[in-house]
Amino acid sequence: MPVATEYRAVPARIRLGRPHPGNGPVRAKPHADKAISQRATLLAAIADGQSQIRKLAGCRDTASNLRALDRLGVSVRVEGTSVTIDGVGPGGFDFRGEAVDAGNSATTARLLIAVLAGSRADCVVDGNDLLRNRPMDWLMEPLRQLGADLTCLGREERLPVRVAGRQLRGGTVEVEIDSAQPVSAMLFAGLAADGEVVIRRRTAARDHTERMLRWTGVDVRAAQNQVVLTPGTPRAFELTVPGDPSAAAVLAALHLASPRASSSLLLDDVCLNPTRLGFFRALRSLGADITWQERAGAGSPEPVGTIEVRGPLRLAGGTVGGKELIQAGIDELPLLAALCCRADQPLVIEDAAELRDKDIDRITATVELLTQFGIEASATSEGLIASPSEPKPPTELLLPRDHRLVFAGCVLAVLAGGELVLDGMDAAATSYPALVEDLATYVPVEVL
Ligand SMILES: O=C(O)C1=C[C@@H](OP(=O)(O)O)[C@@H](O)[C@H](O)C1
Ligand SMILES: C=C(OP(=O)(O)O)C(=O)O
Repeated sequence: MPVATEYRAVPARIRLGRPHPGNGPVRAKPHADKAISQRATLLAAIADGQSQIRKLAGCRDTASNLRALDRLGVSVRVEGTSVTIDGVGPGGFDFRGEAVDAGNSATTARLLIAVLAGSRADCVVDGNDLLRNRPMDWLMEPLRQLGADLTCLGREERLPVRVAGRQLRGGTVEVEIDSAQPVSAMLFAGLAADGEVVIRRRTAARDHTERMLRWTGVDVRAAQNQVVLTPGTPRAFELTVPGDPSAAAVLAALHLASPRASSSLLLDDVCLNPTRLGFFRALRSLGADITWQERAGAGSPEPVGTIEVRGPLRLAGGTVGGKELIQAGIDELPLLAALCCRADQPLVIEDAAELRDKDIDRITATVELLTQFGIEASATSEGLIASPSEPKPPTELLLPRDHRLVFAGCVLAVLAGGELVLDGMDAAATSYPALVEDLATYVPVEVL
């Protein structure tokens, strides 16, 4: 039976007026976290029994995830923002058929390949044209070391990938890039292996999978450069997904860019996992007045609390780098670059080569976006340099086909005083279907 996996579309073309004047504090709850939602549904699908996830992120990527699970024969029932999933246990998938479509979501595709690798399934994982361009080699290589049978049907180790499920073995694998995704994927695959799995990693990045596995009774031990997993079956669970720090970053950036910046912004119920707060930590190191406070007894594997942002926007500029800080704010670097057009000194972003392998090359796209607002910026091999200057709005801007760049474009548009047409807003639905409504807090929006 098909599940309700629609996501709310975002209008493609809007006209912004002049940002609302005035002040007064703003209080908001960012929508539910996408990375946690992605992991929670997959974990529920291989848990022991029926799980319920409340406040699942209602965006295009999680809709792709639920649709894929439904196609694989998992019982997925959606009611509003809650979803109930009947787990089949690690290795329990036995779907034999054609393609399972991960849409635009690399997290869905990569984690699915991993859980399918150790199951009885035999099928193809595919994605849309942007996802077919994204690398899978650093995912497939360590999976193959555990015995996975993966065949690339696309070009150069890209999607579509055929997964012929089989019993995986334990062992030690190396993850060759900074990304969190291969570590999460190896943990998901390792649950069905026949012995302990040791994952050696270069960088400690977002650790939602480790936290959720421990929380559901699986033995996972993490140190700086490795994670060790004893195979096992996660217990079924009930989870309320906390607010998305990436959405909190968009709201914070819009607020700081707007004439309301001198009043405070309070963001409630946000996931305060330190591996996700890179944007806020970086802004603070550049001089912004931002604090966060954990709420006691949130009853979830993640720390949850409130972020307070106090303007006005005053940034010193300087270098943002270091692999862990960059990983903790990897999706927010275009936003950071946008805000830094108001800094005293140039912004230098380092250690961010991975940005080239996102939906599009986010280093090149950020530089081009800044340039369209008259800001001098250039790409480096692993990041970018942007010189501060007052942004000038083009009359009309065709946004890149990438949600993270759409957010940065909106922030630049508000900084530049609005009064322009933004085209290509629809890409925001990948992670942020309420973007236009939230933008309207700061600037009049007319849907064209
Ligand atoms: O694991 C995840 O849920 C994600 C990890 C990040 O990718 P990398 O781990 O490749 O940096 C991030 O860009 C993406 O938005 C989601
Ligand atoms: C790149 C992103 O996600 P994914 O890798 O899952 O496509 C993102 O959300 O910015």
